[in-house]
Amino acid sequence: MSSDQEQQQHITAVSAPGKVLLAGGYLVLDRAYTGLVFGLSARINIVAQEIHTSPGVHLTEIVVESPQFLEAQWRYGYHLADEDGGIKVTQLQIGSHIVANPFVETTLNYALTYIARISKHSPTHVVKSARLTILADNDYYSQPTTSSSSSSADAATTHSSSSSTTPPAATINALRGSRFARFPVKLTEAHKTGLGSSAALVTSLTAALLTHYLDPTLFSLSSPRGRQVLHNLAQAAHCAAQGKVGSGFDVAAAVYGSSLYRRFSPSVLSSVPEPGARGFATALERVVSDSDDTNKIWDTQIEKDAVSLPQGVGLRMCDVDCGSQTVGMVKQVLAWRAREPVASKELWDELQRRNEALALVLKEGRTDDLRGAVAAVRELVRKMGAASGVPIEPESQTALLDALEGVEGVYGGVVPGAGGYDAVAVLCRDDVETAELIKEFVAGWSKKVGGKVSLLEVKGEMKGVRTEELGIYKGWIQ
Ligand SMILES: Nc1ncnc2c1ncn2[C@@H]1O[C@H](COP(=O)(O)OP(=O)(O)O)[C@@H](O)[C@H]1O
Ligand SMILES: C[C@@](O)(CCOP(=O)(O)OP(=O)(O)O)CC(=O)O
Repeated sequence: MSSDQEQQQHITAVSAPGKVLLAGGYLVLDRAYTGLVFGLSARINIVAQEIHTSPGVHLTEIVVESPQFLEAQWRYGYHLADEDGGIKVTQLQIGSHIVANPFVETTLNYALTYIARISKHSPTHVVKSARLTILADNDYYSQPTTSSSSSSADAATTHSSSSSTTPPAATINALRGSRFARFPVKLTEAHKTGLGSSAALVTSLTAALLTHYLDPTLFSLSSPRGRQVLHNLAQAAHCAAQGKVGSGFDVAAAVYGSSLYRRFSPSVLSSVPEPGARGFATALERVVSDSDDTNKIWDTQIEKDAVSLPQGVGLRMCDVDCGSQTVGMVKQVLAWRAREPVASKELWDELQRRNEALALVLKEGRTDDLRGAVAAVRELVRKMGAASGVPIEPESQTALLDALEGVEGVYGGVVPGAGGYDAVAVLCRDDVETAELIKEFVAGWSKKVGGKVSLLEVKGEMKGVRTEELGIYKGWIQ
């Protein structure tokens, strides 16, 4: 597509990174503590473009699609709700069935309401028909066991998808080994690797909508104010779609990239009613703009300067597929805190000190101290697990992490986020030789203990949300 065409058709693209919480799992749910979060090189991209309807047709339709998956298209009409309820979208049926995507739908309700509210034009004038194409980097989902590129290409030739941007077979062949794989399954059947797809999706979709619909004088991704508005809006939408208030570190990483994160008070979002309910639009604008007369509403702290990786050190992730998963881990840890307030506070205070010490070792580039700093954190994480009865660093992960330390070039690793059986994060020399040694090691480990451990391509990265050149989406956008 020529740049003239791009201009005429008004196409914009943005991406937001996934996350890994290297230290501070559970603690970060409480404002008294912080989390050490890294953005990842795996991004969720959104390409936004106008849809031209035939002259005389006034139907407004927002089409969101994920052409990497089968039957992944969601179409919405919208109306302006009474009593200041904002813009409410309604999913339109395609074919005989309707599959909801709550994260997409909630993001549209939140972002379009805010856009209509701050735009100088009437909502029907500003919110025109648009197509939003989602492209997720491959590491968000486990690849099919056969060669990913060929199986995805075959799938594209044998299945028909309702997605209108599904590339034809010839184009798919050209996409072999490309950045965005085509998965031969529906999104609901895809196996997630836990990099925070919903937070990156909500953030990049919000950023794409704001950039697409608003004049640059009202919203710009490149300004600190723009990123603050994006953060507030994406946090509000993500919390609503999730149906619970997590710490929000994943949305913060999607917007700002790697940082030391202190969460917002849960009360910040409690004043916002449901989309469509009376007063939603005013309450949302107030909370997103962060203006309550003279007081600021948000008390989030995001310190970019406190976090970095030493020169030559990389942060890598291993996907661990060894069986059992634990539900309700957060609930159980918080129940232990309530049960044993004194002992748990003592442990968390000391763990916070060790997490901060690890952040400092990384920032100051003291690679010789890394192993000790990681070991100190892990010791207390295991203690928290034992005290709360939650497998935060289960024995199988302890064995894997200890053995990984024996691999040349590995400084140490942890169970990230809430912990459990699904993943490990590894700090290691950032070179091809070390990656090869880790791959070899985890292949041997998988054989030895059963299950499947694999090194993902993804790496820790400092940068948050950004605009993208359209060239990287060749073959995927019309
Ligand atoms: N590529 C995608 N296209 C469309 N929606 C997506 C995509 N990836 C994730 N989502 C949305 O995010 C949800 C997954 O969120 P969640 O279960 O919280 O996982 P995660 O831990 O990765 O954030 C999906 O059900 C879907 O609504
Ligand atoms: C327990 C936590 O502090 C960290 C959870 O981190 P994960 O990275 O495990 O999270 P999910 O992607 O939601 O599965 C909860 C929180 O901070 O919201």
